[in-house]
Amino acid sequence: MSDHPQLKEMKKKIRTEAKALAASLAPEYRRSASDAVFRAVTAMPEYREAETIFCFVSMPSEVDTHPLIRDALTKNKRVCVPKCLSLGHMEAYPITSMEKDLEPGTWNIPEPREGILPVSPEELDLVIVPCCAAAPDGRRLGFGGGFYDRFLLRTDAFRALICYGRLLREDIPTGEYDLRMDAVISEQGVLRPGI
Ligand SMILES: Nc1nc2c(c(=O)[nH]1)N(C=O)[C@@H](CNc1ccc(C(=O)N[C@@H](CCC(=O)O)C(=O)O)cc1)CN2
Ligand SMILES: Nc1ncnc2c1ncn2[C@@H]1O[C@H](COP(=O)(O)OP(=O)(O)OP(=O)(O)O)[C@@H](O)[C@H]1O
Repeated sequence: MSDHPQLKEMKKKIRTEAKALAASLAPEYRRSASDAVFRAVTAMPEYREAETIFCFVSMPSEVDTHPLIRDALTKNKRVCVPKCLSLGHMEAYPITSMEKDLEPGTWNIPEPREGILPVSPEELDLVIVPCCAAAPDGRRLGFGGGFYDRFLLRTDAFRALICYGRLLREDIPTGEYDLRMDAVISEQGVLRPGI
């Protein structure tokens, strides 16, 4: 099934606005917000206690996740990153080095190299989720591939969305497949909508 045409239009409009806003963010803001998100995530008990984490490898327009992936590897956590296998379908692949195990993949996002075996989503303790825009109560708008809504159904892991504070907005539309996040982390702090 796919979203209702009206919902699809609303999502498309907000995606266009959010992408333009993300592209307009000053490099200085990106750096300081990314630093603050890094500090906030690494202080969370869900991160400190996680043995296996799944984290997207950021594109230049997103909150920088490279320091987080490095930190988790340094702390000897098992770190998995997404690989898109087809539209809407991704799997988690463990990496031990950002330099050795990643290569340019779909949409030029770095992805795990060939030859690594995937980890079952059931083994994940924490998923760091990207977004195009999000609401403070955990509603999320992604980039339209439906990757995360399908993937997160297969795991009980804690869902931590990370986002620039400037991309948070109240009017995020949701449909039957859109899942709520357990935490929304920006440079403004950690929101835990469930509590
Ligand atoms: N860093 C990162 N990795 C990720 C995601 C993500 O959001 N961020 N994904 C989350 O699902 C999956 C990839 N999903 C994607 C879905 C759509 C487009 C897309 O439409 N790209 C535009 C250009 C995007 C831009 O530069 O603004 C295009 O191809 O025209 C890209 C990735 C898995 N890996
Ligand atoms: N669990 C699911 N089962 C079937 N269809 C789904 C599921 N999740 C999403 N879809 C469909 O996939 C399409 C894309 O979904 P949506 O626009 O919500 O993607 P997104 O959350 O923005 O993308 P992403 O998670 O990749 O960042 C929609 O038509 C949606 O109805």
